[in-house]
Amino acid sequence: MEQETERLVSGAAVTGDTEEQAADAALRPKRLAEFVGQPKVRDQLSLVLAAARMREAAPDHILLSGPPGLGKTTLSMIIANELRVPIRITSGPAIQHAGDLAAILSSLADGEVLFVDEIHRMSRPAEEMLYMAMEDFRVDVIVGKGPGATAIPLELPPFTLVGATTRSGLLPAPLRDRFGFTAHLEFYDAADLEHVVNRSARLLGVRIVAEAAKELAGRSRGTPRIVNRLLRRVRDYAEVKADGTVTLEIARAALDVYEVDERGLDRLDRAVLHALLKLFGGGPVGLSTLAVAVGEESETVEEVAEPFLVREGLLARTPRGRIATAAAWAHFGLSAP
Ligand SMILES: Nc1ncnc2c1ncn2[C@@H]1O[C@H](COP(=O)(O)OP(=O)(O)OP(=O)(O)O)[C@@H](O)[C@H]1O
Repeated sequence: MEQETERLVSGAAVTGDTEEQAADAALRPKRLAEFVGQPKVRDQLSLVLAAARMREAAPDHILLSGPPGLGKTTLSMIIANELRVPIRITSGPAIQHAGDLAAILSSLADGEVLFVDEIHRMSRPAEEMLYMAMEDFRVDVIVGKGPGATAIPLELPPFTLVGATTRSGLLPAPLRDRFGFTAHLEFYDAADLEHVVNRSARLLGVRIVAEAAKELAGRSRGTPRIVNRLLRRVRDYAEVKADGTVTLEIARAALDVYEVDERGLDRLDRAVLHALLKLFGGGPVGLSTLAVAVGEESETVEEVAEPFLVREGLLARTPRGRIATAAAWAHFGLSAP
């Protein structure tokens, strides 16, 4: 979704943004012990990995679920690193044909981690091939077409599939059931994000004062990728307008320029809330009317702006339409009628 990936406050990676890719690579924790937050996931995963190491066998297949930018790719790399095995990275949309998958599977090394991002977007035939590969470490490669087609069984080395999905509910049950362990990543709390931003600043050689780190954490929507992105923008500002040190004042001024407010709302979020409050008296108002009022497509309002507004308790979806909550009125310093 174009609008989503262009936003500073989107958890999704910006496709083709080489600065972001480089930063992602530089800032990824390499060991489980360096992975900030998510204590439950860390504990569970460390047991799974320790047991596999003791048995000297590949661990069960692992499913990582959760919103974008919370560290699924990072965790998959940590898993391979902790197991001291190589990792192959691909994504559901890249596997359109069963043959694509067969080529990947048949070239895996013994014990290798195969990371499939957005695994819910794999094609049906590939998905069915994956069932057999996950369970029996074997695939049937179909040669030829029509009545003359034959299935040639191909043995695979044991491997660990790490699947990532933003929506585990979309995974077909037979696929979901073949994962021995599922980790649900939650949004990070402010203290963890502060930890992430301080760690990133250290790695990037950015001087940042504690209050500024806290400020960035509070505006990052519970998402490490966003806090890292805001840090880079704030660093630009500090270098151009001051001596490079990120003070609280610099952080606030920079985020004003980028229109990210103290709660992490950006221009689009605020436009939606503002229209809802000012034009429609707080609602209820239908989605399409609200979208016209802010000059956006209904899908953009529904899929890009609303999830965070709902999560923050600023907007509610009701059968009669969208309504603003008391918190939304308060956010704009207005009193509810
Ligand atoms: N727990 C964490 N501790 C420190 N940094 C983290 C953590 N989780 C994520 N990050 C940082 O956030 C960035 C995004 O993480 P990652 O690419 O793993 O997210 P993701 O969930 O795979 O997102 P997507 O599915 O959109 O690719 C990485 O650069 C990484 O440095």
